[in-house]
Amino acid sequence: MTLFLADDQSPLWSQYTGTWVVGAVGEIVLVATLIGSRPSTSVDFDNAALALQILRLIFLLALVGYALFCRWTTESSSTKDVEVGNNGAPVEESPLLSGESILESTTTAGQLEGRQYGAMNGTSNSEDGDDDDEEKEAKELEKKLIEAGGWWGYVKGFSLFLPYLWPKKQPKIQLYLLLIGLCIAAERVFNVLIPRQEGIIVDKLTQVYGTGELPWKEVAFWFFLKFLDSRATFGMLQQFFEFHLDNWSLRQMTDLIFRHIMNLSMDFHVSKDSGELIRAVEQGSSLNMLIRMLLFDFGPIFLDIGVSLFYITYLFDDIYFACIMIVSAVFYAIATWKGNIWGARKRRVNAEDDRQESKTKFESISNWTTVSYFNRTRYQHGRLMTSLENMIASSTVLFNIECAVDAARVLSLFLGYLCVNFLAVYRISQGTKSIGTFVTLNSYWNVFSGPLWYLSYLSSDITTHLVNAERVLQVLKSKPTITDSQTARPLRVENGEVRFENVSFSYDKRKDTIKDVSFIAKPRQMIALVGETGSGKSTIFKLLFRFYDVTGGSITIDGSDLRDVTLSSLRDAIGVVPQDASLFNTSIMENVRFARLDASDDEVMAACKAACIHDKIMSFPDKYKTKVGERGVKLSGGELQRVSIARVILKNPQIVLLDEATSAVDSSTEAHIQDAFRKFTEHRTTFVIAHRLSTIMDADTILVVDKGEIVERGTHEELTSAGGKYQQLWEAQTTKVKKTVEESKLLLDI
Ligand SMILES: Nc1ncnc2c1ncn2[C@@H]1O[C@H](COP(=O)(O)OP(=O)(O)OP(=O)(O)O)[C@@H](O)[C@H]1O
Repeated sequence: MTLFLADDQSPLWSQYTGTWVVGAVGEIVLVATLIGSRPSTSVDFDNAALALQILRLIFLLALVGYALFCRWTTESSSTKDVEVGNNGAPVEESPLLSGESILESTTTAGQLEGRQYGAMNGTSNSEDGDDDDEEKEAKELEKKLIEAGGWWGYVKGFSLFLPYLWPKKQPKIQLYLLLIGLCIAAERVFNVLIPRQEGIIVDKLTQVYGTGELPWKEVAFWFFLKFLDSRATFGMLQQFFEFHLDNWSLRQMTDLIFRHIMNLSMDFHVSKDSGELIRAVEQGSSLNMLIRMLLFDFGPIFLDIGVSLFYITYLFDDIYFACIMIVSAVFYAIATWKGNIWGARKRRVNAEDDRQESKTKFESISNWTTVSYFNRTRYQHGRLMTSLENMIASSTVLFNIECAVDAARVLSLFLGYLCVNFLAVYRISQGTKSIGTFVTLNSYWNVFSGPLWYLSYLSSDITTHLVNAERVLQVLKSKPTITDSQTARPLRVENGEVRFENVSFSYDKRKDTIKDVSFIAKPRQMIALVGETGSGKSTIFKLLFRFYDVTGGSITIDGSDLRDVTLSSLRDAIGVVPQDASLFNTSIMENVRFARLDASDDEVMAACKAACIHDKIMSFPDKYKTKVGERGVKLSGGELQRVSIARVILKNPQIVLLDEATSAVDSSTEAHIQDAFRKFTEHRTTFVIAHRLSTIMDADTILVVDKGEIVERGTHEELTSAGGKYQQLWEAQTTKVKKTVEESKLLLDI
């Protein structure tokens, strides 16, 4: 009751005090009666009973004193500061839950929380540090998951995984499950038989004591049972089956989470950082552990406890044993349960701190170059140390809670053990039971207390896995925004005509990024997009690649709306050289072959020749086997661009998107690539984004994009004499070039 009271933010003291006062009065009467009726030659047992009675009385009086003290402090603080509940009534009169669950109310801002409860809350607020941002975040996460309908809804959310974890068409795995079940059942049987046999041996030894007779049959059977119960037999078999089951579920979960993350749309990926997502995939194993623990550890524990209650009652033919054990187990369970509730929030904060710490490490190491450019090593080190300190601080809080809860658990079990043994000794001393039963009881106590201990560690492990699994659940609950429609069919590109009709799009509803864009790219034409940075050119590419869906209008390829064709066929038909090309940390050969997995070495080399990178690759010591480093950092910007051009050439798509594909190469290499491109794009529809206008002079149509709109369109010749934005850009660039040439001539003259 005291444990529950500690959780109650504004207890109705009158109810508690009333019960305790009545209890204390009753105890006084009982103590008085016991003293009065005690024979002058009292036995030890009566003395012990009296001592226990007095202890109960002292405890009840202490509780009444505590309640009066709390009431007094509440009243004195409420006179200073009138607390008001949610409904405007004073706190003491407010309903305990004020129409919300406690969990819901804890998710509101610390300020609101402070107003809802009485003086006790003031202290708990400061202790919990509710103003702490991380704790708020943790609560927010808790709220999101719990608002599905309390704890039931929360747990039900995890049922999403069950279809993936149940081996539907896997007879081998189903057989493993069955065999694990059999091993678990066998262990339960040995749990009873072994202590029983030890009792039998002791009784037999008492009988044959001093006769020289050996109870060898009993001892041999005992050894046999011990052997069967060992890790060499059933234990090993269970481990073996569990190992294979674990591997199977690990495969299932990794497959599920990885595929899910990879199928999520760009809006999801740009809003999450990759460190977090990688962690989510890794934490998929938490779910395996969770289910495994519930099935193979948690279930048998209850079986063990049930069997031991029944067996000890049967052994002593006395229901009091079971009662003591139940009381002990209930106290133990309450301490564990409460400990978990108190610990869960802290554990979540700790898990978040832990994630934050590894995120900081990941960010710093992966952005080493940026950190060095800005000489921010000390700053990043400071950040890491702060997040490490936060993590250690939250671990310490968690550790303290766990220590306190552990002590409460030990005490409850110890008292149970004491009482049960005391009663057993009493029964044996009266001659109703044999000495062997005492040995059986003590040996069997482990079967009862062991699972309880395990339960506590297991429950904290389960909570940890539950918290980790929440993240995975959140990821799995995110749905891709770009999916194949029910009626989607593969795209067949015959001519390669691309039409944008009144296309509008916005990343954020509050700001339009693309406004009413319409144009037609006829088969085999080259369309160039020019305009200031941030005007929306790359966004037009992203819409064509269907990273996002248009919010207005339509995009068609050969008459098929992009939303009516399968994503896979669309992405097969389009080749992109992005602005920020990135490579895998493998060889150049493998990187280029990524575009067409069945391409031969010769085909890869031909693509590299077309992209003017072959000679360069051949000059590297490891040639095509050169490892390019993470994201391709070991290559220069121009080399990287040319490798990604080679990839697209190898892919051989019908539609090509080049987003500043040659911005990082020098003019002579660019001219070579242009030549290669001219041949390559001759038979395909090509879109080019370029800031250097000299590279798109040959385009069939140039679209000038400004603030998401097409403000001019035409050929280079038409636009340079139209007196518009393009002409300004062109003149600005040519004047700059002329100026540079004159300046260099001047320098040469000097
Ligand atoms: N994922 C995103 N979420 C929100 N806004 C975005 C996102 N991507 C781009 N934007 C914004 O959309 C606008 C257009 O960006 P876009 O990349 O299309 O420009 P751009 O013309 O290609 O620029 P640049 O020539 O510099 O590559 C910019 O204001 C940019 O900040």
